[in-house]
Amino acid sequence: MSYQDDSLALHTDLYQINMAETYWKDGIHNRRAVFDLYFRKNPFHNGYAIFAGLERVISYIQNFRFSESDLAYLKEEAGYEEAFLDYLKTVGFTGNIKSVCEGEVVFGNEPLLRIEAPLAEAQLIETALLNIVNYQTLIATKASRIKHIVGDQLLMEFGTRRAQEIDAAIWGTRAAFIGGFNATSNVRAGKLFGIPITGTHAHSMIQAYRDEYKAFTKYAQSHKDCVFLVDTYDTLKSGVPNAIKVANEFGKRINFIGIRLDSGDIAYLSKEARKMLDEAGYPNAKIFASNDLDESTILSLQAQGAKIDAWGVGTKLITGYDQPALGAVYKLAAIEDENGKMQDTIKISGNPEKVTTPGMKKLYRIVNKNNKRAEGDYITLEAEKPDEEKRLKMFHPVHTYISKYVTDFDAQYLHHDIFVDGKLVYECPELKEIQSYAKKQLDLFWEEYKRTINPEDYAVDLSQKTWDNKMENIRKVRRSYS
Ligand SMILES: Nc1ncnc2c1ncn2[C@@H]1O[C@H](COP(=O)(O)OP(=O)(O)OP(=O)(O)O)[C@@H](O)[C@H]1O
Ligand SMILES: O=P(O)(O)OC[C@H]1O[C@H](OP(=O)(O)OP(=O)(O)O)[C@H](O)[C@@H]1O
Ligand SMILES: O=C(O)c1cccnc1
Repeated sequence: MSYQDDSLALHTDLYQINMAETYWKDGIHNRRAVFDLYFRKNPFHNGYAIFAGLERVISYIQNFRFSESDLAYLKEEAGYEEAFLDYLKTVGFTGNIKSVCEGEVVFGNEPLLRIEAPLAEAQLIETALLNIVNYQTLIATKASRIKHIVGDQLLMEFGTRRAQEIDAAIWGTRAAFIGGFNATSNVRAGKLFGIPITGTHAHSMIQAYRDEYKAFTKYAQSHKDCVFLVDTYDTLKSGVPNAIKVANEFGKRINFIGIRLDSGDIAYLSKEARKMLDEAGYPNAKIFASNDLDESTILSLQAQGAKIDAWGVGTKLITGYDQPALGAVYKLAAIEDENGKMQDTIKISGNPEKVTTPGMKKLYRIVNKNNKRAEGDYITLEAEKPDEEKRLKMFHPVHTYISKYVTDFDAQYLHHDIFVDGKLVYECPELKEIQSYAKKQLDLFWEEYKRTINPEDYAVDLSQKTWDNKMENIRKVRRSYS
């Protein structure tokens, strides 16, 4: 069934609408509420994550409205009363959103987005915001891990055919570019986002001609740039010799860019193929590799001395193969009371790392002025101004005895105003700029935080006031039930 006026407003969990109904009936739906969106642990055991998803969040918020068919559906299927549906008809986003920018290097427990809005509105947008940020940040981070291993070599995104459906392929490709991929095989992602497109050819082309030499020849007759896939029958006995033969025959009529290996022992085959290409007079012909690659196989291939110049990565990138979800959450940090005063709220948990941090918070990166490296991230309450302080005490938010004093620092405020009173006040940078920003931000961090295996923990600390406020809130809640 398709609807002409379909919207994303119903792209939410039913319980959000049910809660909005409760608030509306009770007359508290317009009370000011503050929610934080954050994940708890860096994905893939990585030392950091790369934030992505803001552009789509912006478009979602701008178009956040229940359409006629949405309301008709809610009436029919969920039986909401007419007056509540009349209210939903008026709902749009009228609040404030602050966010770190796309490409930012972020860590567990940092408020990535801060939503300050009428309670019902803030609740209704939760699911979509989590859906967008969870996936895109996960894939941008996976991409960044792979990029870290590959360095300056060409890194191509090949994942569309294996992605969890069309949206995941498209937005995953964009996230992969933010994380450092150079190009994609997805032509629509190229069109939509300006990502460079790239492509070789498949085994089916060799099979279609039932003759490898003929297939390469036909491809060379129809394309200037040629990368021949050499593993359909036998890489070293048939594929590479046929590629060389066609390159010799066509000479300057083609750009013999190289060959692609897609099965077998890539380390061994690449070394042998390299020798054959060099001996045939093609030292500049590149060897592309693909086939279920990820950062660990690439690292292993590098350690084995594989002679690969360009990497095509699909399944294990676009599906976030070894960790399918980032686990970001959206938690209430403060709510307006009946007297119009903001009151902090807290969610207690037996696990200290899951206790929420109450209050309107800001996120800073403390950068050492001398070596220009990040010392740690620092979460403060709204009124604090760490950029005006000379000396900061930074301590672990759970194991508080782990502490240090920093002086001679820049406190870089990481939140940007995105929406103010429902109006978009932020201009999204070009995708290329976001990619460069991510690269530049990563330079702030010591290599110890960036290695893909067993990285050091980077400090994400609460200011003394934020910590004291959290403890006070815990005490208050305890008093209320003991
Ligand atoms: N030298 C190597 N060291 C480590 N991993 C490798 C090496 N060569 C290939 N790999 C990886 O090992 C896996 C082998 O995949 P698979 O079992 O599908 O075999 P295959 O060679 O691709 O066979 P098929 O012809 O079925 O595609 C892939 O993930 C590939 O990237
Ligand atoms: O392995 P991934 O990282 O997911 O990269 C994408 C894969 O998609 C293609 O294989 P496929 O078997 O789908 O088609 P082909 O016949 O062209 O090899 C390509 O040859 C890669 O192996
Ligand atoms: O262009 C390629 O080589 C390609 C594209 C998608 C998937 N696998 C390979």
